[in-house]
Amino acid sequence: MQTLIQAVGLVKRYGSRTVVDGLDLSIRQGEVLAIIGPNGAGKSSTLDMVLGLKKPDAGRVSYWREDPARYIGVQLQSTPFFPGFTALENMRMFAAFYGLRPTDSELLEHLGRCELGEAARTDAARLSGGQQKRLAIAMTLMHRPQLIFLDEPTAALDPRARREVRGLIRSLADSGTSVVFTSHDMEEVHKLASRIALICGGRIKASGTAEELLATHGADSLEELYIRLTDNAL
Ligand SMILES: Nc1ncnc2c1ncn2[C@@H]1O[C@H](COP(=O)(O)OP(=O)(O)OP(=O)(O)O)[C@@H](O)[C@H]1O
Repeated sequence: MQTLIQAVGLVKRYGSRTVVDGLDLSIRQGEVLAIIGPNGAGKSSTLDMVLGLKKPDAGRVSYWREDPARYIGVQLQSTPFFPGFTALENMRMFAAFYGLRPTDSELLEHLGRCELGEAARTDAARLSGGQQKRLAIAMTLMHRPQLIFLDEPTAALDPRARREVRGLIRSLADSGTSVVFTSHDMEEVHKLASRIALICGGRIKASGTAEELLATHGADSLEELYIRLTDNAL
């Protein structure tokens, strides 16, 4: 499996506090990588450095190609669209940020990929929580990225909406898009991720498939493993 991004020895300090502490992380072609760990463990700081949004104090990140930003989609937690405009209009405005000028039928195709075809002409602010999240993800797919980052894509969604978003992540993975996501829901991580990296105290505490992690640590569930490995530590 080709490595898309390789981070080695990442360090991030805020003042005298080291929140990422010599962390190595690889992201591979075709995988669904879950980044898990307690609040404040250093997950966002790590991903920000991997994405080039924050400069590491030490360590380096290498990419599979020279212009990686064009092939990466990022969906952070905030809702990235303009209320008062339809889903289609929002897609069009967002495409302009990438310097793209898609036709309506191309935009509808993108929306259809995220099962939002019927919602295309609805005010984005009136979409359900699950539809809004899928619209946010649809926007990250506009430039056909090879790899997308989703920060807690199912947080604060009801069970139906969660299921919809998980279905979308699966179909993206099936079509060859690599996905990196964060989640605090261990059942979801088990269902979706092909590999898991547990960050704690600014370091990788464990990484591997769910089955590998459970076998190595003799745990019955990811939740048990998580509780055990994050005990007494941030
Ligand atoms: N700009 C900043 N200045 C100072 N401290 C910061 C800054 N950004 C993050 N921190 C601190 O660094 C630590 C790690 O934060 P980070 O956001 O990386 O954690 P996280 O694992 O993503 O947490 P969560 O699950 O809550 O999103 C936290 O204690 C946070 O308060």
